[in-house]
Amino acid sequence: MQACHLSATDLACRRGDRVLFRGFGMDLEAGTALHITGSNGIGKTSLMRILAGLLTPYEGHVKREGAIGLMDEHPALDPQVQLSDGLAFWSAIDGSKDCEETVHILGLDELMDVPFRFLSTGQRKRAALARLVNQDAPIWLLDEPLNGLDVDAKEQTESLIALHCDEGGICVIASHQTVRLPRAQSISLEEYAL
Ligand SMILES: Nc1ncnc2c1ncn2[C@@H]1O[C@H](COP(=O)(O)OP(=O)(O)OP(=O)(O)O)[C@@H](O)[C@H]1O
Repeated sequence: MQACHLSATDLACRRGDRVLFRGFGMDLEAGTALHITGSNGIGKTSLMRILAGLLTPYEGHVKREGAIGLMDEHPALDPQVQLSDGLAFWSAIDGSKDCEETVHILGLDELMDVPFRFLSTGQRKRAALARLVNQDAPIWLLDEPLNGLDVDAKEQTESLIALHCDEGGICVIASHQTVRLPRAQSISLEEYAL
């Protein structure tokens, strides 16, 4: 696993004319998971986009060491092509191994010849997770990763996150749902809300 570190100092986030939160900080070493909680609209997705470098913080700064893998509600898999081709596209871009094993673990074997647009919500989520695992990025930013998943898929996702951290990766999970990760730290964004 590539070396990784992710920290944020005194972050504030402004959306439109409203400052959502101020003074947020974190410092994550390799092998750690952080669960960010908070009610709808508090700014969890905005924070994840700031951490990913897709949104400029209103105040403060983020330091990243290591590649970022972001999984949010916009899976970057071509809706028109069958799942196998969509995953192969990213394997070629990422220069990663083929993802047969991950596909199997996530129960996607039977769906590989189905166009992505025909997959159900949970199946799409599992496909996005397969792409993330195969990306080999040490820092995972997961925005509501359990939404739409059944009980088994939730457990598999939690296991994959735990394994990623055991192997020296970092994982930040933004979710209002319970995430079963015994060793994860937890921060409520409510504490920084204005
Ligand atoms: N581009 C934008 N311009 C203005 N306001 C925005 C923009 N994007 C998001 N917002 C607002 O910022 C607030 C926080 O949104 P965000 O999606 O970060 O919250 P969240 O905590 O992830 O919510 P949820 O749990 O419902 O997914 C919301 O009130 C939202 O309407």
